Amino acid sequence: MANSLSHTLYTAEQVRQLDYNAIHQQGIAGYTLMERAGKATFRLLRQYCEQWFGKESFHLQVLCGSGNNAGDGFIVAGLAKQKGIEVEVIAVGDPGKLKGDALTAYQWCQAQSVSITPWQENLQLTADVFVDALLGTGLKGPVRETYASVIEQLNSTYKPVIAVDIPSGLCADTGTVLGVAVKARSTITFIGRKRGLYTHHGCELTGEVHFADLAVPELVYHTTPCNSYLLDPSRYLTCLPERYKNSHKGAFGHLVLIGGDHSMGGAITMAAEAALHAGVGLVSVVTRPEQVGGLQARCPEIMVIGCDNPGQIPRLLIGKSALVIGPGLGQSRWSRECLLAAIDSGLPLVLDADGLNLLAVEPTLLEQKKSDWLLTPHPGEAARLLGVSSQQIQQNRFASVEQLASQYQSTAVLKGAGSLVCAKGLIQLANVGNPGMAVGGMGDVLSGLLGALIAQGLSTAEAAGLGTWLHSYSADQLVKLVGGYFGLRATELIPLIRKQINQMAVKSKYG
Ligand SMILES: NC(=O)C1=CN([C@@H]2O[C@H](COP(=O)(O)OP(=O)(O)OC[C@H]3O[C@@H](n4cnc5c(N)ncnc54)[C@H](OP(=O)(O)O)[C@@H]3O)[C@@H](O)[C@H]2O)[C@@H](O)CC1
Ligand SMILES: [K+]
Repeated sequence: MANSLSHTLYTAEQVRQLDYNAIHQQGIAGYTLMERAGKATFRLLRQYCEQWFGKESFHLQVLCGSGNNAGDGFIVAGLAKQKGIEVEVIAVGDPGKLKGDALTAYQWCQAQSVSITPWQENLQLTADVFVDALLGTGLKGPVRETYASVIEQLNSTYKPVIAVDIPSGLCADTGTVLGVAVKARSTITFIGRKRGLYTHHGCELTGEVHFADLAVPELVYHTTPCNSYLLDPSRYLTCLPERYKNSHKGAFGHLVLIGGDHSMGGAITMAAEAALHAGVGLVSVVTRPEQVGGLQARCPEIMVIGCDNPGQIPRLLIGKSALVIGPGLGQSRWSRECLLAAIDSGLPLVLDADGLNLLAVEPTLLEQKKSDWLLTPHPGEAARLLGVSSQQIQQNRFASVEQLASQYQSTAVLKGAGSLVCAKGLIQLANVGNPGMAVGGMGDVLSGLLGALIAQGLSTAEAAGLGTWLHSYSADQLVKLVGGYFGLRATELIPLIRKQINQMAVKSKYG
C-alpha cells in the first residue's frame, strides 16, 4: 500500500533537496515559494486571530532572523500592513546579513512601510500575537545569543505564537530542543512535514501543526527517497479478519500471554484483558499459580494455567497462534526459562517489559530467534537493548527505532510522545496520544492488543501500526470523556479500543 505524499516526514536536508528540485528542476523561483509561504502563514494567522480576538484589532510583532525563515516573516509583516493590521518587525538578525530571496522580501516589507526595529536588550515584546520567523531548517547546533535570550523572553510573554516552518530552536530532524526553543500555539510547515515536529519535544512545542505544500508539483516529491511517514490508520482497514456469519472461535486465533511472576499479577491481567477485547478468538495466560484466582475472577473468559515449571510450556503452546511475553514477567530464573520456551516455540512473539530487559542482558538469545518478533520498548528499555542512555535514545528517536529493528531483526515500536513503529526499513509515527498515558499499565494494554491482532492473522508490522494507533487514539478519546489528562486508568482504554476496532471493521466493509 502506498503512503500518500502528504503523510511523508522529512529531514531538513531532504526538504532542502525538495526546495532545490522545485527551484532548479521545475523552474519555480525561490522568491515565489517564499511569497507562498508568507501568504499561507498570513492566512492562518488571520483565521486564528479571528477566533482569538473576534472583530477587535490586535497588535502583531514578527520576530525575524537573517535567513530565509526571516524572509517568510517579512512577507507576513508586509501582508499584515497591507490589511491595516498594527504590525512591527523585530529584527533579531542583522539585516545587513540578509541576501537573496530574504533580502528581496525585506526590501518589499520596507516598501510596505512596515516599521522594522532592531532588537535591543531593553526592547519589550508587547504584541497580542507573535510570528516566529527567527530560525527555520537552517538552524545548526545549540541556539546562540542573542536568539536564545529573545526566545526565552518570547516564551515568558505567554502570548500566542505562530511558528514559521518550525518553532525556532527545535531540531527539524529529531524533535530535540537545541538549547532553547519557542513554544508555539501553532506551526505552519512548508513543502515537506519535518520529522521533528511530531515526536519528543516537538509534541510539546509546535501546538497545532498545519502543512502547506506551496503548490510544489508532485513530481518533485518523487525525486527524494524517504522512509518515514505519519501513520495512516486507514491503511489497515482491510487487515482485520471478516466476521462471517458461520464463524467459530478457532477462526480468530488463540493468543497465549506469559507473565505474572510472584506479586506481579496486575500487568499480565491488563494485557490479557486488552487482548480479550480486541477480537481474538481465545486467550490463555500462563502464570504463577498464585495469580490464577485473581485473573479468573476478573476475566472468566480467559483460560488461566498456573505453572511453576516452565518445562511444561512447550506442550501448552502447541497449536496456538501468537505469544505475548513480558508483562509482569520479572527477571527470576522462572522468568528466563519462560522466555526461552517462548522463543523456542517459533510462534510470533510480542516482547515487552521484562521480556525486553531479559533480552537486553542476554543478547545471545537473539541467535535462537525462529519467528517474527515485535519489540515494544519505552525509551528506558530501548536504551538497555541498544546499550546507550535513554537520553541518547530520545535525542534521535527515528535513528533509535531503526537501529532497534535492524539489530534485533524485528518490528519495533518505540513508545513515548510521537510513538514510532519501524518494520522492514519503514518508519511510521503515530500522531495521536497524550500525556495522560504516562501511567502504569498502558504498556501492558498495548502488548495485549498487539498480541491479539497478530493472533488474528496480522503480520507483526501490521499489528504494530494498527495497534499503536488504536491504543493512543483510544487514549485521546478517553481524555475527551474525562475532560483532561489526570487519573486515566489503562484499563479504561480497553472498551474504547474495542469500540474503535468495531468502527474500523464497519468502515472497511461499508466504506
Ligand atoms: N526556497 C527555499 O529554500 C525556501 C525556504 N523557506 C524558508 O527558509 C527556511 C530555511 O532557510 P535558511 O536555509 O536560510 O535557514 P534559516 O532557517 O533561516 O536559518 C539560517 C539562519 O540561522 C542562523 N543560525 C544557524 N544556526 C544558528 C544557531 N545555532 N544559533 C543562532 N543562529 C543560527 C544562521 O546564521 P549564521 O550561522 O549564518 O550566522 C542564518 O542566519 C525554511 O525553514 C523556510 O522557513 C520557505 O520560504 C520556502 C522556500
Ligand atoms: K521559526
